[in-house]
Amino acid sequence: MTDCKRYVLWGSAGHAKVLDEAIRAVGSKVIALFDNDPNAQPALPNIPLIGGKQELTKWLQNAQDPHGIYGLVAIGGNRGQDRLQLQELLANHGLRIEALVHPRSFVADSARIGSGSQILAMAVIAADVTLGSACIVNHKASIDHECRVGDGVHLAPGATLCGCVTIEPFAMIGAGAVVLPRLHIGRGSIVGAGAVVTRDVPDGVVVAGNPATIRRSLPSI
Ligand SMILES: CC(=O)SCCNC(=O)CCNC(=O)[C@H](O)C(C)(C)COP(=O)(O)OP(=O)(O)OC[C@H]1O[C@@H](n2cnc3c(N)ncnc32)[C@H](O)[C@@H]1OP(=O)(O)O
Repeated sequence: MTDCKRYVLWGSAGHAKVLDEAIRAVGSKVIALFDNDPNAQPALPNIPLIGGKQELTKWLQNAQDPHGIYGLVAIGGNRGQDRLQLQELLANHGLRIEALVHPRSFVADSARIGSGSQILAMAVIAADVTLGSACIVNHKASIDHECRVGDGVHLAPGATLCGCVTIEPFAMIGAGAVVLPRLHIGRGSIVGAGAVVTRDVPDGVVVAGNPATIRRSLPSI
């Protein structure tokens, strides 16, 4: 029998639509959306957008079996630090946090996936990979053997990490980018869409192109 889990999503924009599909694919359902942005619109048909942090507290006080509800953060882009902090907020409200793995992804038995990480359709996670918490491995992204990926990292659709790559927390690897074997990507750095990374990338920079070169610095996180 399918275990239908009830989910609350924090974030009511495009990534909520993606998570809703993955949640339904595992036989579970979204029951409410929350977002601190007063201009946010309900991202999902027939699912209420309740409000921000204060409304979450009130809503949980009245919810049926609140300790059986799961939480996920539906925020993409390079906002990995926000994703991790909001995930902690959901956990502090008593919501259950666990990884979401789309049934049409591949995750090796020996891979370790952190809490609240989101493995989307057609993603591949190979042997002996370690993935932190609050990561997104987006559609068709691929992490090959023995990679070490820190908390709050986002691999955008089609990004490829070759074997033994290390990605520090809160970095983002853009759509279709390739990181060659054994390289190191620094904390909070962004690899542009379509880049081919051939050298280590320091903390807090944007790299792009083939071969990827540093384009600018980012505020440190
Ligand atoms: C489901 C989803 O959609 S998940 C989200 C997936 N999103 C992504 O993968 C986006 C990743 N981000 C990018 O590729 C961005 O363009 C970045 C981070 C590389 C650069 O962003 P910004 O710093 O804002 O640069 P900006 O857009 O102002 O462009 C600056 C210059 O870089 C060039 N440039 C921008 N992106 C790239 C890229 N990926 N590769 C090569 N050159 C690029 C621009 O053409 C521009 O060149 P010009 O100065 O000669 O006109």
